[in-house]
Amino acid sequence: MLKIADKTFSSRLFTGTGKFNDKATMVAALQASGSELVTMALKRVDLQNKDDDILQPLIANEMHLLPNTSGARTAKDAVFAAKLAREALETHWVKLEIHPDPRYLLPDPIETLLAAEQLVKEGFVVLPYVHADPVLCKRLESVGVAAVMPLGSPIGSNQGLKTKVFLEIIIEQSNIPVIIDAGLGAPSHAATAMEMGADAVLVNTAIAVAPDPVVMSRAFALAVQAGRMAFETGLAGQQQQALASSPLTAFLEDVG
Ligand SMILES: CC(=O)[C@@H](O)[C@H](O)COP(=O)(O)O
Repeated sequence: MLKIADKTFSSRLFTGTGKFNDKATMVAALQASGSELVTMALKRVDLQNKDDDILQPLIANEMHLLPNTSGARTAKDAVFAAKLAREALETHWVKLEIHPDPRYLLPDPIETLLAAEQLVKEGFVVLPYVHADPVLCKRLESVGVAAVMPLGSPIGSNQGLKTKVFLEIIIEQSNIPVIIDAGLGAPSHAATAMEMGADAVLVNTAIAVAPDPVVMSRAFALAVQAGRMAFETGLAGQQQQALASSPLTAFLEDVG
């Protein structure tokens, strides 16, 4: 089980609500994924209305809501959005996203750290979306965020783990959960992230725009489980040279 702040999760696949063709497909895909934490952009939600098209099926399926501050360009914008969400959705969880750059949607590290510090002080459970920067992740940990969400590659790009070498450092150094977020374009990317020791992954685009989002969300769920299982048991080591797979005539325990 994965524990983040006051909640435990049996699924390590977190999902998003954007880019689905229709609401029924979104609901079916999220259900098939087994995901227990679902993020949605505040800018897409009618905060006055609990019957909002996006919110209503998530609440009905008892998924935990993770409002995100996508669209915020500064710490001030993000703090404002988080407070609105807390008021309207009755959750103090927030995925902190501040990306002023519309072309690559890369997160602003300085504004993110400032906003995280303020939101933690105000009692929020903060999950910041960040570049795969090990120094920034430690700074965010020291101000009290609940988890870090470093990117694999730009949001929506489906390019996979372009930042792998830095993600490995973040995972090795972190004392809080590491959720690899953004750019995971195939179940194999998610499996690799989990084999590396990530605590969870967040996937939106690759599921939502797949020819069959329901089947693809199941494929991601299985990949996440397989990757986690492999990490927990430990991978066999790599060798520089070939070693015959059948070097003996008997099993090891039979050879005196
Ligand atoms: C929905 C959400 O929060 C995205 O901003 C997130 O980063 C997922 O990225 P992908 O769409 O690349 O999976």
